[in-house]
Amino acid sequence: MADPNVHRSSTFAPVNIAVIKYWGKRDTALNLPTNSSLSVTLSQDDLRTHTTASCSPKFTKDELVLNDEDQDISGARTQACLRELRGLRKEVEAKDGSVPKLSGMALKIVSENNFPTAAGLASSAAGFAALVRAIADLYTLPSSPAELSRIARQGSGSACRSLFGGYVAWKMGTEKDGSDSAAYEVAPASHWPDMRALILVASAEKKDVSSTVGMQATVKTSELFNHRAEHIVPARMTAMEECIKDRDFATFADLTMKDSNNFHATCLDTSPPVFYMNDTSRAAVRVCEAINTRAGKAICAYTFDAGPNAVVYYIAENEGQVAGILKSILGGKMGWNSLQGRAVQAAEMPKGMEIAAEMLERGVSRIILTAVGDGPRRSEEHLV
Ligand SMILES: Nc1ncnc2c1ncn2[C@@H]1O[C@H](COP(=O)(O)OP(=O)(O)OP(=O)(O)O)[C@@H](O)[C@H]1O
Ligand SMILES: C[C@@](O)(CCOP(=O)(O)OP(=O)(O)O)CC(=O)O
Repeated sequence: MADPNVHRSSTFAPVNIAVIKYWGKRDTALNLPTNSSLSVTLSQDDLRTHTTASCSPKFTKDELVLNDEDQDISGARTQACLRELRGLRKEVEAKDGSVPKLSGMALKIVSENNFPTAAGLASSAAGFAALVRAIADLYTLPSSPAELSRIARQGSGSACRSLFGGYVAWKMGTEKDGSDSAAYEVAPASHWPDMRALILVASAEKKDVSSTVGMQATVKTSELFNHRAEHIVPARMTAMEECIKDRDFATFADLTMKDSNNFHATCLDTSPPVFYMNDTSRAAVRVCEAINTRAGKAICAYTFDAGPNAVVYYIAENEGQVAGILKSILGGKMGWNSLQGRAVQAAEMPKGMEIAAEMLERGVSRIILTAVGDGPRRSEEHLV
């Protein structure tokens, strides 16, 4: 039976993959970005973090166990999240003397990612969103998802977008204290539910240059980066919000691919250069470009985070022409049955793609078929 002295709350939180990338901080302590960004939240049926936050007068120190391993939580980012959440709980306790004094108790947080951690699959985003949401629920905080996104942002910038489902923007804000740098919902998943994402996992290894380190090097050394932050991204944010509202996939795809390429160009323009894409990534770009050329319009969009994995967005009606062609190349890899049981039929590959296809076959270890999904979900399945 559960120990009545232990208070607990659990959450599932999703991953998000940006289509307008966050890259660069104007304040490293508060994780304030140099540009706004926009992402698609992916379905938790496929990729998710499950976190239980618990507290008890019997616990002696704060701890976080991730995938069965004790984590060091002394870092400033995790500490900032815990401090802010405890502060809000103190306000709840000050208003209502009858509620238990949870803010004074040590926390035990147990979390599991059902996908590789620190491998460019946005584990820090799902991880910090789940941590903040689970503690906020444990503390019964009245905070809105936008308020919680400001806290999660301090754990990892991209985490602020995982507090919402669907299509989510992170407004960079201008205030020095970060009070206006938070995420908001551009449109719920139900607005454009047929958005699909196929992830080509080119590497599940831990990457060499973390996002945090890579983006600071770019801010310091790339001139191209200033142009991106000041001119390119602001115009793209407006255009991207509009095409999401209009469900205009061709424009969505064009902006997504351009923004990924522009972000990776700033990585190349960094001294010394930072390489996240590899030969497998470039083969994925070639195959997607060939699919679009054959279709006569953009029916798929590739995007790459700080790693070689390709995320390919497309809409359900084009599944045959996008996922089908990729299946003709990668049919032997694991993961084709994950889209809620729907099978993808292999389709004929465009001509002239043989070399890129061979490269892709060699470099992709598995695929993940998924779709746009909703925001964090409370759960009664506890890990403590
Ligand atoms: N479930 C979790 N709970 C708390 N923290 C987590 C969780 N999952 C990951 N993290 C934190 O995020 C770190 C990994 O972040 P990192 O940015 O290196 O990789 P990533 O998020 O997988 O890749 P990317 O941000 O490039 O997509 C982990 O070392 C851990 O500190
Ligand atoms: C390329 C990206 O995925 C970078 C994500 O960076 P993080 O959010 O992992 O960085 P920190 O704020 O330092 O934790 C683009 C994006 O998700 O917008």
